[in-house]
Amino acid sequence: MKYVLGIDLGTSSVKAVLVNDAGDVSAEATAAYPLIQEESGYSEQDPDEWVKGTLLAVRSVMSESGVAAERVEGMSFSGQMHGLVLLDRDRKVIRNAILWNDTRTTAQCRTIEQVLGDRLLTITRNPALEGFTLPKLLWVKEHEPELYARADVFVLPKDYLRYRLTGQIAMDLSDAAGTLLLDVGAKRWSAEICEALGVDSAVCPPLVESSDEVGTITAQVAEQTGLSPATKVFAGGADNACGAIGAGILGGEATMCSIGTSGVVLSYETDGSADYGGRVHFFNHGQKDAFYAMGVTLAAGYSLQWFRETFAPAVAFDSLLAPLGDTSPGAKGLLFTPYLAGERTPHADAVIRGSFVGMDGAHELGHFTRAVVEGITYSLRESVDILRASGKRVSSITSIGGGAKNEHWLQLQADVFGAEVVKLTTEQGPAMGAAMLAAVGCGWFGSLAECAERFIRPAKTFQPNAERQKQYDELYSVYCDVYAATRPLNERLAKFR
Ligand SMILES: Nc1ncnc2c1ncn2[C@@H]1O[C@H](COP(=O)(O)OP(=O)(O)O)[C@@H](O)[C@H]1O
Ligand SMILES: O=C(CO)[C@@H](O)[C@H](O)COP(=O)(O)O
Repeated sequence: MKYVLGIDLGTSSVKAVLVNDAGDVSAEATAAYPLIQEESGYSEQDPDEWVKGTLLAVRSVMSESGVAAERVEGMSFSGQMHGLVLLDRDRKVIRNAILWNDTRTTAQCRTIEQVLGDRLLTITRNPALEGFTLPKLLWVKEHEPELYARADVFVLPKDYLRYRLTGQIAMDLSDAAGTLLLDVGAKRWSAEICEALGVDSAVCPPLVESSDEVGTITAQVAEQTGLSPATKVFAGGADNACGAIGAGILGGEATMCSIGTSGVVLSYETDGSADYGGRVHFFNHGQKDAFYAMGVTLAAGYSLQWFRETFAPAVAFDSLLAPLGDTSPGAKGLLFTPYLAGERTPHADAVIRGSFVGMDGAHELGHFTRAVVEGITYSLRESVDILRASGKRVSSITSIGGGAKNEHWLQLQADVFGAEVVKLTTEQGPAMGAAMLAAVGCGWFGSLAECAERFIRPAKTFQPNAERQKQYDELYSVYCDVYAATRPLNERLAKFR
């Protein structure tokens, strides 16, 4: 039997899955690392932690599975998007990575808009959002000029990891699309944007396709992990592109919901012509020449993780979510908005923060938990609604990520979205997507679609319940009003953060 390895460099942890040519997961392992949040709105990580965690996770799947090194033919990567990793001439990391959920760059976003006007949307297909890479690059240039002057190249999180494993610097198109420096349709760095914003285009790394073979692992990494030095390495892609591959979002009107640290509703696009006017992100897919549109909730799984750590640290996620089975929609009149880190879709807003609305002396931990889960799901419904308003049907949604582990939440998604929700045999969509890129790269299959037929297996389907759907429609309309009602209050509170 032969194997491939998929690595997903998430925000909360790195996941490694070892998959055989029948598509079975033979072993999986994760290693967590912390977020560094020195100020409100700041979110960083130490890239060295990613490498340490990955080596640990890979070593663990190799020893747990007992698979001989030479049987692992290839590996590939999925990674949290947009995070800025600056490297000097010796390829040393210059500062902590500034992550996708860091919102310190509002001023830089306004500059980008002023300088580029309509050209920004025409070229990059996206608006200037704090989470994207270009505003981070400009922030470092402005606030840490001595560090910026040392930068020889910038990469994204999984590109840095790949570099440390292979010694090769590259960035794939699906991740480059989230930098705001890529001409998304033409699939090349935009010289116009670089020049207009005073970014030397030499800092942009070489571009590759997600499926491209970029080398083999170094002898040292082979020794540290138990892999063979002949293991072929394929570029991989943005976690949402890989999640889409791992969820089989490879054609037609297929839609995915991913609840990791962020939350994403993503829909396949056959060509680059769709025009959402910047209301959702529009990026290159990991499947060659395809695209996808997606809406993003900044703090989806993160809201639940924050809630657990703050109010029920001793309670495991499964126990915490158990009351979802016996409390009713609306959590007895308690409503939560998940704006812990600001928001992206539909409110691109770094100032807004979350709220609990309607607290009552009768509310217990279970009601608060339910309100948090419902609030996250309403936020994702706002993205579903944008896709529907553009003419998409969105009748079936494949759900992946940590949030897809809980069946009560999957049923709640079906009821809130008013769509069938499909759970797969593994919720590790992005890691599975990376493994699929490696499987196709190794020549096991002619295409990702062919690979998907073998590798992707629905485990269970959740149908919306008509009565609950009606109740959720009413609750959702209240949720939608909380943003405007709390926006001015957050504006006044911002200086106290
Ligand atoms: N058993 C569970 N049930 C429901 N949600 C869970 C469970 N375990 C983890 N989660 C949620 O999944 C999130 C992590 O998902 P994951 O896909 O690993 O994120 P990332 O890729 O960002 O590291 C956590 O923040 C938490 O909210
Ligand atoms: O910023 C985005 C997408 O634009 C996020 O989706 C990140 O890519 C992080 O993903 P997770 O760690 O939540 O999977």
